[in-house]
Amino acid sequence: MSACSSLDRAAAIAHSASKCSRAPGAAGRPTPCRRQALQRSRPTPQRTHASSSVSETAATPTFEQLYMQLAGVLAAPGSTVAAAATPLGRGLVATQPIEKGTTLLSVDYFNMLCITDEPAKGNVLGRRALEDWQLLHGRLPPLLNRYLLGDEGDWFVRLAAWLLWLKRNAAGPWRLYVDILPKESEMSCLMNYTEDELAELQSPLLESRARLERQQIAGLHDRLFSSTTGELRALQLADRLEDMLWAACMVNSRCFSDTVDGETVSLMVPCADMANHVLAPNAAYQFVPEADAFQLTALQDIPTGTEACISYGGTHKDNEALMRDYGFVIPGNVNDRVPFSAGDDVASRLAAAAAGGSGLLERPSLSAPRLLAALGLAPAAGAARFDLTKAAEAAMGDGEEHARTRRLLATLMSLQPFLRDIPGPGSGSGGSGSGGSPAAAAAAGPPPLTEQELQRERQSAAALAAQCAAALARMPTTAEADEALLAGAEGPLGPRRGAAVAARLESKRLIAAAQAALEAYGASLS
Ligand SMILES: C[S@@+](CC[C@H](N)C(=O)[O-])C[C@H]1O[C@@H](n2cnc3c(N)ncnc32)[C@H](O)[C@@H]1O
Repeated sequence: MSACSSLDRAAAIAHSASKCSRAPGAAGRPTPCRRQALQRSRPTPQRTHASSSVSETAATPTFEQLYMQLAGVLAAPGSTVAAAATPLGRGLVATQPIEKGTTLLSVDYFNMLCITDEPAKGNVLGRRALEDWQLLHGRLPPLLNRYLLGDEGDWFVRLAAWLLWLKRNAAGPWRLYVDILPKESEMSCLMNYTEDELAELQSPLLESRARLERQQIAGLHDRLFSSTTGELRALQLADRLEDMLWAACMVNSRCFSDTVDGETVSLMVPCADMANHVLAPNAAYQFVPEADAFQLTALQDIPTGTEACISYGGTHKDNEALMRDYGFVIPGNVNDRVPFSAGDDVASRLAAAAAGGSGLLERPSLSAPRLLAALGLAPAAGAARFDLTKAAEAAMGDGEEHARTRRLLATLMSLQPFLRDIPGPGSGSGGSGSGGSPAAAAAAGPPPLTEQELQRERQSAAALAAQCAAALARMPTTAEADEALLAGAEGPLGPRRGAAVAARLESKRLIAAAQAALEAYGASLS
């Protein structure tokens, strides 16, 4: 997660993560006074209400109780959200009516894992946060301290090292934090899929991406983290690849990023990292320099019991990238594409022949204005062309209706290599040759086609629709079967199988939407 765009580990490893800048903060070295104040406020889990009630009952604490215990120590007083089971998994839910603009949760800089991405460019906040973290939570081994402050490893590996060290050594609230985090077996990022589980994805592309991800993490393990072979072996961080996979997917899927006083930092923020993602969030997050804290803020009124969700950014990510980084997909992802071919496949030829041609179809070609009109995607009043970007922005809600619109838009973008007569922005032609204004040309519609042109148009639509049908037929299960699985027809699926079925179902829904759109267009040409 990041404040502007989602962190991309691969990009970070290549030292090219792009992040946004924020207002300058009041970062500086801790004064003796602040050190004393920090020491006075050293967290003690016993002082929280939740922890005493847990020990009194002696029953195994629930996840919600553990969260309260953690928040009681690491979050600032006054949170208006708490962890609970939600339709998206575990998430943050309003415990009281929340007004737009108020803070839901605040975590001080010394109660989070904060490192500077590029220490060579300035390491003020990163250094201060690490120093004060140790004043409060205990000293780290000098080797780890040096590694976290230096630039030998990028932000991703440094956070993973810190997390692994905590997993092995932490007590108090950080033990609680690590214990509350999902286990490796519960994660569904692509790197977490074992060879035996890959077939569930039903996508050669996702399978090869997953193998690559796992190989990269295995390489990091051997080179850096392995307790026997790694450069950091003195720290005894990871005995098994699974330890490394756990840390890597925790950092991948839960790390925030922000820029404070020109310094870009990566943050693991307890409690705040329980917030789930939606396209139309009711909460936002940022490191607030004036408060020296990371805060979640309400973007609208949130009623009691409603889940507070943020956007992880990454509006440019397709579902493959979301599966890679977070282990879930977005229904109707406008960045997804149907892999249409140039029409020289058997399905295309048969369909073209059936649509009245010779079967020796040239590359399919579709009239953009006609296709848009048939799909009900008209330009806005007075505009020369249908604005796809605006249409996508208007369909960023979380309901199924918006998801359907986004699939249609993703279909159009997938068809772009086959579209002709596309009016350019502000172009005068509008494809009509009418000689009037672009808007008037658009309103007049495309000129009539000859019978031969109509037949070619029908053949093209049929060929491309047939590619969709063939792609769906190649997949081992139908959308209906996947839906039944997700509805529990075979009992609980488990996190990885569940995420894989959701991902392959979404892929089928997009292809089916493309097929339906092309068939509707073909029918409109009679
Ligand atoms: C920052 S954590 C959020 C808290 C998490 N749900 C938990 O139980 O710890 C990010 C992870 O939450 C899950 N998640 C977040 N938003 C989701 C969504 N819209 N759909 C499905 N899973 C989601 C994914 O597993 C993701 O990797």
